[in-house]
Amino acid sequence: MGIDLGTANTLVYVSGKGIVLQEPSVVAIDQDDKLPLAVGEEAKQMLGRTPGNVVALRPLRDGVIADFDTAELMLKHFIRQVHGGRTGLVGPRIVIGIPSGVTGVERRAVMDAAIQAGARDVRLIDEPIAAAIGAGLPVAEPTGNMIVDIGGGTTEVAVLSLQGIVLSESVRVAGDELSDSITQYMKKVHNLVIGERTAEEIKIQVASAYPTQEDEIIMDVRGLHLLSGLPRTVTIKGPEIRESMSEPLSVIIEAVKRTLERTPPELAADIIDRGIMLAGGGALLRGLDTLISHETGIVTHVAPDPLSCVVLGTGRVLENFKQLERVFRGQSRSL
Ligand SMILES: Nc1ncnc2c1ncn2[C@@H]1O[C@H](COP(=O)(O)OP(=O)(O)OP(=O)(O)O)[C@@H](O)[C@H]1O
Repeated sequence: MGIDLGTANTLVYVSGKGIVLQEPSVVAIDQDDKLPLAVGEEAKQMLGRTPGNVVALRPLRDGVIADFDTAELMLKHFIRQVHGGRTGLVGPRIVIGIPSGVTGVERRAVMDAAIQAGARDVRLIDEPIAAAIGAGLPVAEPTGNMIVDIGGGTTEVAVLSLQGIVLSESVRVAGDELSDSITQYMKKVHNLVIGERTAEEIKIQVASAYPTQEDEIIMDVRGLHLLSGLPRTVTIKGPEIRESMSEPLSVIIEAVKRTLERTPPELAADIIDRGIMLAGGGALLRGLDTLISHETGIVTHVAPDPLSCVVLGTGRVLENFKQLERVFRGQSRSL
């Protein structure tokens, strides 16, 4: 079983079957008895809409585990959902892709949670390596490959060669930060208070990082008007939203440039030939590939299925375990 334990989404891959689960990393908890009320998509629908005794939580924030107990609960829930009921069978080997900012203590805790959920053998893999493998980059070859994985909480920029990270940089600015900029803009300019889910919808429907043919698309946004205190609809356009995201976008661009500047010349030459590969849900932002290409002068591609790259990478490692065993950071746990 391969798992992408992401800030925004958790995906599970089962060897021989493919991706069997794709759910938001959200848990709704009943405060009265501290028991989970819903996990995944159902819990995401509850974000910002819960009554007093229920909280909908995202246990991972900014690429780190913000609420360990809830993260553990969520991980166990998903593993059991996929593997569940098959008691008596040998527990699965699990490869988990986690943000590289996760601390040693958290790494061990993630492995323990997986063991408790029934795993026989747990390996952790850094998200950039898994994303690169999932995007189809030839990470085992002695060539330089650059991957930029823009998730919910973190953007990880890495140069890889021979199954290892040669150099990398991680910034805590990614999809969530882009959505937050939109929320702030709507409040400041349109006096409209919107929730986390509405900001994400705006980002997906009308936002772009670079002028595109879809700049004319408009969207009606509903929220609470600050001055009247009443619900109101405001019509917005793509270019104003692009402008509102300029700060987080420049943080991402600077991280890519800094990594390129530190890349050894032979590997830099390979990257010029092969281009930069974008993965993670943030790679789906319209025009982001064009912006990065424009800013760095290097051709930039978006992976075929950016949201699934990490979990597909964990799956490929599982299915080619002997050939790709060197990708693990030396941390494993077995029963
Ligand atoms: N079409 C889209 N346009 C822009 N952003 C998108 C689109 N689809 C998804 N996203 C954003 O992608 C992010 C989630 O990406 P992903 O699932 O790769 O993150 P993650 O792996 O959970 O996070 P992390 O890597 O930080 O742990 C969210 O911020 C989401 O809003």
